[in-house]
Amino acid sequence: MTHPPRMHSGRPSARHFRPAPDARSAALTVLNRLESGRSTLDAILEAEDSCRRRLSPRDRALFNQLVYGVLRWRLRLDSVIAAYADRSIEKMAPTVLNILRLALFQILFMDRIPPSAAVNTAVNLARAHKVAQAAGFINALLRTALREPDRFRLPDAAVSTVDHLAVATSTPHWLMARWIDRLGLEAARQLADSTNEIPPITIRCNRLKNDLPDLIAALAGDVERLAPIERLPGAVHMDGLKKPIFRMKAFIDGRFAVQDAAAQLVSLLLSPQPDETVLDACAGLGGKTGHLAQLMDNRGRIVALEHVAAKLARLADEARRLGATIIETRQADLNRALPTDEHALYDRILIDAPCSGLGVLRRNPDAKWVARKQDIRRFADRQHRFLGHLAPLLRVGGVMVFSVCSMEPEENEAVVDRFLKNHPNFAIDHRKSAAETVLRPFLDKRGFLRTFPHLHHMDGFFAARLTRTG
Ligand SMILES: C[S@@+](CC[C@H](N)C(=O)[O-])C[C@H]1O[C@@H](n2cnc3c(N)ncnc32)[C@H](O)[C@@H]1O
Repeated sequence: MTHPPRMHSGRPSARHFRPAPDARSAALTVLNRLESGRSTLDAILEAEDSCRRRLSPRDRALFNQLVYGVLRWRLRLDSVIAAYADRSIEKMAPTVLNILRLALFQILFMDRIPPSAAVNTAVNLARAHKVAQAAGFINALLRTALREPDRFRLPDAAVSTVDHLAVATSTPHWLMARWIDRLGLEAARQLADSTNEIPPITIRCNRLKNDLPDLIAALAGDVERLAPIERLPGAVHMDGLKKPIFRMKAFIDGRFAVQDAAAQLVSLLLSPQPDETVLDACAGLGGKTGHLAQLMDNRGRIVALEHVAAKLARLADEARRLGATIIETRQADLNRALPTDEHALYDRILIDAPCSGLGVLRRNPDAKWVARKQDIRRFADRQHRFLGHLAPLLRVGGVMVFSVCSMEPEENEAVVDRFLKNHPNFAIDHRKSAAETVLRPFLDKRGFLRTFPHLHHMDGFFAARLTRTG
């Protein structure tokens, strides 16, 4: 049973008072906003941040579980709904469909919520979110699903392996088919399964402010478990947070940054040295920029380039938090060639290019349902264009790393091969990266860095280290 909303006498007038949101209702609002297709989950969560912060810690945890869980398992949940519905899913109002997804996710994937509570709260949500006329339909469908669980069956693997695995792992059919073609059945299934896992929280010790033992001591009161990653010095998995990260004193003091292990490997592949001049093209919010400054001992110069001004403002804040003083920001559009007077200026360039994001579906499960096969080629063309515009800015003998959070060949080696064909004065810089013991386990025969969530328990990244030979 849910409790009726409490009366709050003696409070400011209703116009000023905003009742604390309920986790399920907040989750439904976010899922409904996503349906418009205009924003990513990250952008919506950021816009709704003040609402989320008003949730109790327990409700915030439930909210996250519901939003991410429904998005991860959407295809599977929709297949269950289709098995019990008397109308097609396409004909259902988005709010009704999302209420059903939320309830079924609780019933099928969350042990601690009694099924009857999931059904009752679904009916209440329908009333509160202006689809009261669908409350009977929602109630009947969910109760039938509880009474006759065997009515839903996964597609028969003997008829279509792709259909079977797509629904079993909640992966779009086109993506499942392409992963099976490329990796084989077992690896494709493991990769698809890994997209439904909750990714670890990985942090990078900011050596500009402290070393690892100091950081671990500073975090001890705020985090239950801290496990340094043996193969990656300065990287730590943390688990059992006692408060949100942004409220931890060690975070406010800039002692660490949140960054997945694979992203940390990319900056190591570039390996910038103190006193060099480095361009971080596609700097975004500066996740890698701060790491580059740390690797350079905060000596030299880093230009963080990005076309979105708001991101650069946040990057500058982040640099201040981390105590990285060698970073300057520059707004520019890499779709156009950069001024020629800057040619041959940089010792190193990082191009962390925009991509399909298919390597980070664990973190951005909404991307599963937005990504389309044809987008991959569009991204690849843009990546090739950016590489071409940045190539003249590297000095002869300098190093350029191209990276993407995608494991799709069109956005990986195909981009590099196309670039090398058009730029005979560049070559893959294989030997230097292979000499680094930290990187070696992740390098393939051609010297490309490749990480996979199902193999390495980190984000799926590709990175190539190139050098300018003439
Ligand atoms: C993969 S993200 C970068 C992430 C960042 N390097 C980090 O580690 O946090 C790619 C970035 O490229 C930027 N970008 C996209 N198109 C661009 C363009 N035409 N010119 C410059 N930057 C662009 C995006 O705004 C985005 O921030």
